[in-house]
Amino acid sequence: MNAAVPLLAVEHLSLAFPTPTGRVQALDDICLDLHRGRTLGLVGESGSGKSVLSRAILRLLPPSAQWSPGGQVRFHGENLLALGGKGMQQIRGRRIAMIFQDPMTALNPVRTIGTQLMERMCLHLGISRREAGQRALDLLKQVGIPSPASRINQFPHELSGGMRQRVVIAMAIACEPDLLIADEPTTALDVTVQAEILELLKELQASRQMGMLLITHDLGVAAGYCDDIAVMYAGQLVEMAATESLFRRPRMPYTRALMDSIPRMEDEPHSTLHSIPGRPAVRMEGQAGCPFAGRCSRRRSECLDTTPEPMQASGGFYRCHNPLEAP
Ligand SMILES: Nc1ncnc2c1ncn2[C@@H]1O[C@H](COP(=O)(O)OP(=O)(O)OP(=O)(O)O)[C@@H](O)[C@H]1O
Ligand code: NI
Repeated sequence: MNAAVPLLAVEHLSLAFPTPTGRVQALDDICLDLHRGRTLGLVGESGSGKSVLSRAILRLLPPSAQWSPGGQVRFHGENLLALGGKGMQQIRGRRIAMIFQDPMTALNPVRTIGTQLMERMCLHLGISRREAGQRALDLLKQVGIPSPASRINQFPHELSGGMRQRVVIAMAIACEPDLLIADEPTTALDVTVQAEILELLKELQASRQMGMLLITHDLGVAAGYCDDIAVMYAGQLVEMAATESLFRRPRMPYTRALMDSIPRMEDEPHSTLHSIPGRPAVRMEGQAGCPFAGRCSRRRSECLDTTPEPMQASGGFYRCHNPLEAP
């Protein structure tokens, strides 16, 4: 496999949803690369388009989505948007796996976790039930489920939320995918369990050299677990950089605002979060200007009428007419 070809390359992906007040530009010219063995964090406030992007990659959007021509989602160099339904089925769940926020949506409540794991492996890998049974036990052990031999016969409701999410992770890695997409994998869990699950994902990603797209609204989480971070706002990627350089030198004022909203250790318990003033924007199709302009303290007149083009910067890019300078 050519090392220069990214595992995942999204190129100029745009799509809109019709609404009673016009077409909402849910994704606007999205471009990103993800390489094998790397974790890319996708961060942004609620409604910025993170889930739409992850579902677009797997073509799991409703038929109402209006795709703009010319966009590509290349996986190992092959454009997934050009694949037929059957080709896509062979990729989904097998070569690209996805983990959602709520573990119950991924589990069948009336079947044991062992049956679900084994079915998946028999279907995708064509192995015998006996072999699948052995692998199911190994997987449960790998994701840190204690006494897997007895847990394997339990139903999802017999497990705690954290254990259920571990089972979902076992299902996701069962077919040895190259790419794992995790959309807010811990938001439904207790705070103490969240870190354990993120650690587990990170460990599995590193040991199996998978690419991981980790979606979170929490820049602090992205900082802890991702090599690179892409910041999303109103359907656009507004900044992308290696984690360390993003934190050392954010260029887009929105990224800076997100950083300032990360709770700090020295904050009073229960103090109000430093949230960004104003409401996140929704962009309509064809709307010009920087989507963040309405909330930005560095706004200039051009920000209101010209959409900033991506500017290359230290291995990534930002979109801003009046970027922050180095500290
Ligand atoms: N099926 C749909 N039909 C119409 N609009 C949609 C649809 N799915 C998403 N949208 C719109 O697309 C935008 C992006 O939504 P998305 O769910 O991707 O946000 P998000 O960044 O994942 O937010 P959250 O952090 O709350 O999960 C929103 O304005 C949403 O209303
Ligand atoms: Ni979402």
